[in-house]
Amino acid sequence: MPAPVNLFKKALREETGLLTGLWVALANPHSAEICAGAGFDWILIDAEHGPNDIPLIAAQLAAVTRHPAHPVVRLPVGEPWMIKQALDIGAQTLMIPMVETAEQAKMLAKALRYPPFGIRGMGASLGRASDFGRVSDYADTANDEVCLIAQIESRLGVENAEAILATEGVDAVLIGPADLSADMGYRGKATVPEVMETVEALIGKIKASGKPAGIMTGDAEMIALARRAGVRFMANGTDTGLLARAAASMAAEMRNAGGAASAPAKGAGGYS
Ligand SMILES: O=C(O)C(=O)C[C@H](O)[C@@H](O)CO
Repeated sequence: MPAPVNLFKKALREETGLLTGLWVALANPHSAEICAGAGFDWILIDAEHGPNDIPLIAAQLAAVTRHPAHPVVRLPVGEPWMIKQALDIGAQTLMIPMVETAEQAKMLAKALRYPPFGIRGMGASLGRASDFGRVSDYADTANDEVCLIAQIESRLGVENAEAILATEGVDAVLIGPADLSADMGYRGKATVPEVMETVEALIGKIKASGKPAGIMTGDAEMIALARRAGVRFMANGTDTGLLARAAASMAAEMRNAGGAASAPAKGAGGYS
């Protein structure tokens, strides 16, 4: 029995529509399962900015299996030992932040794959990836079913984009406008013309390479640009932002209903 087919990777390769996603950073299997059942094509389990560790990520991966939303796991950094652990607990698609050079991209591509192409250590029989050894052909078939999404989100990464995209084993690139704009000197201002132009040109480079482009943005202007430019996978919000905004809205409604004079909700959790 072979490794499970990576339906997200297959869709990126074979379909043409937009795959809609949600950033999931609450680090909780219940909320991850709620989000996975909401109708998105994928969810991003964020271990870069969410308080996620390997056991928690494993619990979330198990919690979302009944829903079609594909779980993408973002690691804090692209370290082979972290990649090995994430794959062995069953993540099939990994997003690695701040990829800036072809050398880094090549190292990451190898870390996701078994020898002879890669350096992934043998041991998945201990983990969810192989259903604890019950997927007998896992090691022989896993390399084709893992998916590496490199994040380009800095000036250096943009400068090296073609070389990163040309790296064998990089399956997709997701643009991070928040970090990219900060690196460009526009922290918190991702929709200034210089950043928008950089993002549009980068989407063009990714598409020209034949690989799918993705983006995470909550800015209406950036969303419109991304849709116009033809990104293939996009997230426009987070579970934390949805919860914070909905809770603040209900609190305000209840206060207003009560007629009590009270200060408006401060800092209603928006997209961050
Ligand atoms: O740089 C970006 O943009 C991202 O990588 C997304 C951020 O991590 C964060 O804004 C997600 O909410």
